[in-house]
Amino acid sequence: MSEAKQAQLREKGRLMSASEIERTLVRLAHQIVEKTDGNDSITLVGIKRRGIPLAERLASLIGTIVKKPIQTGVLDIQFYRDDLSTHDVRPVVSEGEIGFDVNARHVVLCDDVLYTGRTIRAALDALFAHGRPSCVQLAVLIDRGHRELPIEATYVGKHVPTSSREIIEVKFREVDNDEQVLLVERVD
Ligand SMILES: O=P(O)(O)OC[C@H]1O[C@H](OP(=O)(O)OP(=O)(O)O)[C@H](O)[C@@H]1O
Ligand SMILES: O=c1cc[nH]c(=O)[nH]1
Repeated sequence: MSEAKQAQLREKGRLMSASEIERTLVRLAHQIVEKTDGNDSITLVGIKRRGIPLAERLASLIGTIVKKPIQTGVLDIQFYRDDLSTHDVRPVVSEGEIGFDVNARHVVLCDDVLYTGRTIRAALDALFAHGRPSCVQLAVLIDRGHRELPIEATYVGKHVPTSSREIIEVKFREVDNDEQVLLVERVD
C-alpha cells in the first residue's frame, strides 16, 4: 500500500497474532482433510497475492496430515475500473495459462479476505475457462461480510463483522515481512 494511502488509514486493533494465524491454519487444514476425505485430486489454488502463501501453507499442513504431497496452483486476478461496481473496481483474470490442470481436480481456492465476492467470481470464471474441476471449494482466512454476490466460503478462519469504512489488513511474512491481521479504518 502506498504511503499516501496508508496516511488516510487509522489502526483500530489487531485481530490475529502470528500464533493465532498459525493455529487457525492448522484448524483449517484439518477441516479440509475431514471434508475432502483424503481425496487424491485435491489442488489448493492461491489467489494472488496473499492467497498464494495461504494455499502453500495449507498444502504443507495437509500434506503432513495425509502423508503425501498436495498439488498447488496460482490464479492472478487483476483489477480495472468498472463504474457499475460499488467499489469502482472489478476483478478480472489476467491473460495467459493457468499453470495447472483443473480437469477432474477437487479445487480449493484460497484467499486471505472474502469481502464483496467479486475476486472469487473472477477466479471461478478462470477455472471453468480452463477446464472442468470435479468440485470447487473456498478457504479464506477472514470473512468480513458485505457480499455483493451469492458466494460463501467453505472454510473460514475467522468471521469479522465490519463496517464499510473498515479494512482488513492481512500481513503474511512471505509478502509483507510481517505476520498479523489488523483492523484499520478509513479516516478521509
Ligand atoms: O471479495 P472482494 O471484494 O473481491 O475482496 C477480496 C480481495 O481483496 C483483496 O485483494 P486486494 O485487492 O487487496 O489485492 P492484494 O491481495 O493483491 O493486496 C483480498 O486479497 C481478496 O483477494
Ligand atoms: O477489507 C478488505 C477488503 C478487501 N480486501 C482486503 O484485503 N481487505
